[in-house]
Amino acid sequence: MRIDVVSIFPEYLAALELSLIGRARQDGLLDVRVHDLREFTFDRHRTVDDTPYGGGAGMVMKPEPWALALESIADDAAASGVADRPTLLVPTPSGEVFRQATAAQLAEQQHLVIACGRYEGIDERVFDWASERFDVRLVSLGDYVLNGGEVAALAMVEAVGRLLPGVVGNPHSLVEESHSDGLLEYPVYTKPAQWRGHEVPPILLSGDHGRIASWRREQQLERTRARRPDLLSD
Ligand SMILES: OB(O)c1ccc2cc[nH]c2c1
Repeated sequence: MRIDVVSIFPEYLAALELSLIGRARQDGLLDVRVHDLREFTFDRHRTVDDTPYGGGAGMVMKPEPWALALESIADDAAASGVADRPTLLVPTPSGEVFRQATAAQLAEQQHLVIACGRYEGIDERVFDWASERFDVRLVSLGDYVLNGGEVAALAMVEAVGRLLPGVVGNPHSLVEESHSDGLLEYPVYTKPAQWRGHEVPPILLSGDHGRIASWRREQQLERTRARRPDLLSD
C-alpha cells in the first residue's frame, strides 16, 4: 500500500517514521510519502489561503495548490504502476465517522491520499474536481474539532497500516481488540498477581481456558453496555 499525506506542516507527520509504522516502511510493507502543500505554490509568500467568499471568520485554503499537489501524486502513482483509483481521505469535522470498519475497508486499497486541511478548511470545489480521479471520502475522528487534519492523518495511517499483512507481530492480537468484533475489549492483567492490595481476577489464574474465555466475553459485554451502549443497538 502507498499512502501520500499532504500538509502545510509536513514535520507534524514525522511520527510516522517511528515504531510500528516506521518499521513497516523500512521493511517495505508500507510506502508513506509526506508532501508540503507549499511546494505547489509559486508566489513569493507561498500563499495557501485567502478570505472566504460570503464573509465569515478565518481563511479558506485556496483550491489551486491542492489541485497541483493531488495531480502530481496521482500522476506519479500512475507512472509507478499503482493501478488503483486512489482514495482521497479528507479529515474534517463534517465527515463520516472513521471507525474500525472504515480502517478495514481502507486496508484493502492500494493507494490512499490524505489531504490535511487547516484554517477554516479547503475550498469545496477541490473535492468535486478530485472526484474525477479519486474516490473522495470526508472523514471525522469524532464529534470534536482539532486545528487541522494532521492528527487525524496520523491516527488513520496507524489504524490502517497496522492491519496490513506483516505489520503487527502477532496477527491474532488484531482479532481480540476493541471493535474487531463490535464490542469493547476485555480487561488485561499481568504480573504481579497481588499489586498494592489489588489482585488479578482469580479466574485468570485458574488455567481453565474455557471459563476464562466465557469470563472475558462477559467482561466485553458488560463494558460495552456500560460505556458504549450505542454499539449494541446497531
Ligand atoms: O477535527 B478535524 O479532524 C479537522 C480536520 C481538518 C481541519 C481543518 C481545519 N480544522 C480542521 C479540523
